[in-house]
Amino acid sequence: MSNPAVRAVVTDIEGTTTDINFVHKVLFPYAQAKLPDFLRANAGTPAVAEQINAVRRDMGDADATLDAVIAQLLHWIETDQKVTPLKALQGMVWADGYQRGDFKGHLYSDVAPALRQWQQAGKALYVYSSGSVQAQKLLFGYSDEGDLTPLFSGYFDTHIGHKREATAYQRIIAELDLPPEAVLFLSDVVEELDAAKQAGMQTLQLVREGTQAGNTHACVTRFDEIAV
Ligand SMILES: CSCCC(=O)C(=O)COP(=O)(O)O
Ligand SMILES: [Mg+2]
Repeated sequence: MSNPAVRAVVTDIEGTTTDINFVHKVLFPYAQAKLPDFLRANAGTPAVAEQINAVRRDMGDADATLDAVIAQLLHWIETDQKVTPLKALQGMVWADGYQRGDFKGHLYSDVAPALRQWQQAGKALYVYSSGSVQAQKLLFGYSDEGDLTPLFSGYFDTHIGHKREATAYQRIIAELDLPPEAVLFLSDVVEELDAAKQAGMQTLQLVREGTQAGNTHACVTRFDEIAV
């Protein structure tokens, strides 16, 4: 069954395409272990220095030492805070891990076939995650289903806004240049779906193992149940 009203699909990652445990038990601990040495070794390179200064700004302390910056970043990882410079630095550290083959991006087995089918049906596919665009491309590029990046037309991270705020979805709609109701947003988190719906998007909640189904959005348990 297809749904011609849907012209683009925007998908969340954690809990939607990908097991939450992969993010919390593989990616976050890897970043936690490697970030201190990575920062000490690369603090002088412009891309890293830019993020260190962004952390200092978020701390409200322009003179924070590198040790204080590292402690702040580790605290944000432990408390799963979606802070933009942390997400950028995590992406840089994970790049090493993917390239060395320390892990592959986890995708539920129903995800890749559905994405391929939707793209072949002419739907434009996008990702919207709190993980940086670099981290998103790595996860799909080094996924356990191979390189899926050619399937996607674009990626959005917290530079466009936070996932629980309707303005972020309004900006995505403007970038896609489509009527809001032609865009389907997939996520496991009701607050994100509420924000997308407020912006006029269609919404579907992915109720993977361990996810609590809400009662305000239609629910599916797998991508192959989705009519796109
Ligand atoms: C892009 S993979 C890492 C995901 C991540 O860092 C994260 O915080 C999960 O965010 P999401 O918005 O996908 O729930
Ligand atoms: Mg999620």
